[in-house]
Amino acid sequence: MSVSVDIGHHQGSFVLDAAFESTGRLTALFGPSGSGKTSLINAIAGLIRPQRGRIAVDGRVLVDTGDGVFIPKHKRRIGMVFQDARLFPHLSVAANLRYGRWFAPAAERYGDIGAVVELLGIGHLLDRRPAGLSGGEKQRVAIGRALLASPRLLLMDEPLASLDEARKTEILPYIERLRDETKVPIVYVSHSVAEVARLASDVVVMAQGKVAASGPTAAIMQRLDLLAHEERGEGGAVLDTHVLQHDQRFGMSVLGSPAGEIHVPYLQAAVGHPVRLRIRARDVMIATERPQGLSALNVLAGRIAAIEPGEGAAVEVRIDCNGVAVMARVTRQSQHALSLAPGLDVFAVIKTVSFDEANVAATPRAEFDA
Ligand SMILES: Nc1ncnc2c1ncn2[C@@H]1O[C@H](COP(=O)(O)OP(=O)(O)OP(=O)(O)O)[C@@H](O)[C@H]1O
Repeated sequence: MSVSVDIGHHQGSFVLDAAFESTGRLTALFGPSGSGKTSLINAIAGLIRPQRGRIAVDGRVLVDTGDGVFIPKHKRRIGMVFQDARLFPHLSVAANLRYGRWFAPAAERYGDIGAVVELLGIGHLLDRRPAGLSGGEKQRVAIGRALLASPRLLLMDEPLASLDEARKTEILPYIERLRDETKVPIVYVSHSVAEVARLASDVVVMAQGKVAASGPTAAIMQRLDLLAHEERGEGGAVLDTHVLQHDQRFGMSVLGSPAGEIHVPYLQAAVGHPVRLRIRARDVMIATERPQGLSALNVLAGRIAAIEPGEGAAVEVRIDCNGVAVMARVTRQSQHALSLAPGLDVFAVIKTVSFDEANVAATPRAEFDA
């Protein structure tokens, strides 16, 4: 599955001039407010008609201004989920879901209502009206409705932005299941590092109407220079790991990764289960010798690959831990005192308690036939 976009469009004084290609399961459009994320997905959806360029989904050309191609939005088979759920207030949840079904040609339907209801955990809500649902429940129904139209691509425009932290935490696992258990590729707009690091397979970074960078999530997340000032504390390494074992006695789980074993607070996930981990650069200390008598449980051996200037007194150090990049933010003073430089063998030290729900994602899998 691929999404290929190369468009130019003026709206007022704003110029969108953006190109990216992605074959990822969930491609995040990431960037600050006003950078053009919504304009870009509106162009993919057919809600705006770009003045120049080409858009193709899985080889199917939706827009090609050179050839005069512009497929209208209702023929694109693209599902949309917005910040607000936009459910029909007078219809029950079940009727809202069935409405989505109308848009799927019979021959191209995948995932029946039962499977979608199970996937999103909304079986107990079917007879209710939208007004009686929480924000997170409404969004799950909105996702179900979009999915039941059997779209070839699902566009999600900041679907968690209007939810509080508790509701976000509740809904994230369902979006992970959507990503992992259905075949529909997702383009997901967000300006949250935590969300992008947890959900995205690929990231397109937008800045002032242009694509500043794009690529696999782990490669983009370590580019701390791409993050807005207030988000830099959230940036760092993204590792795909798996559960090696649990230690009930101390309430911990041990994860395996090529970088070494990593201890995190106890996870409810079976041994072998995949877990995506974000290690914030600010949570990593550097030692030039293997530390002894230290309370931190996670010590990863590696070699400094690069040192970039950070903000204020900080530098950003990229440590290659057996092929996995771990980022550390330390002061220039520490860099000087420890003579940190590319090529030096070091140890990255991470406190177990720095991992929490915001940066550890273990999603239970279930079967979804789509
Ligand atoms: N119809 C329009 N006419 C003129 N300017 C517009 C129009 N629509 C959007 N813009 C401008 O285009 C720019 C990009 O807006 P867009 O909504 O795509 O950004 P965004 O990255 O999605 O921002 P946010 O995260 O705040 O939603 C903004 O400066 C906006 O004011």
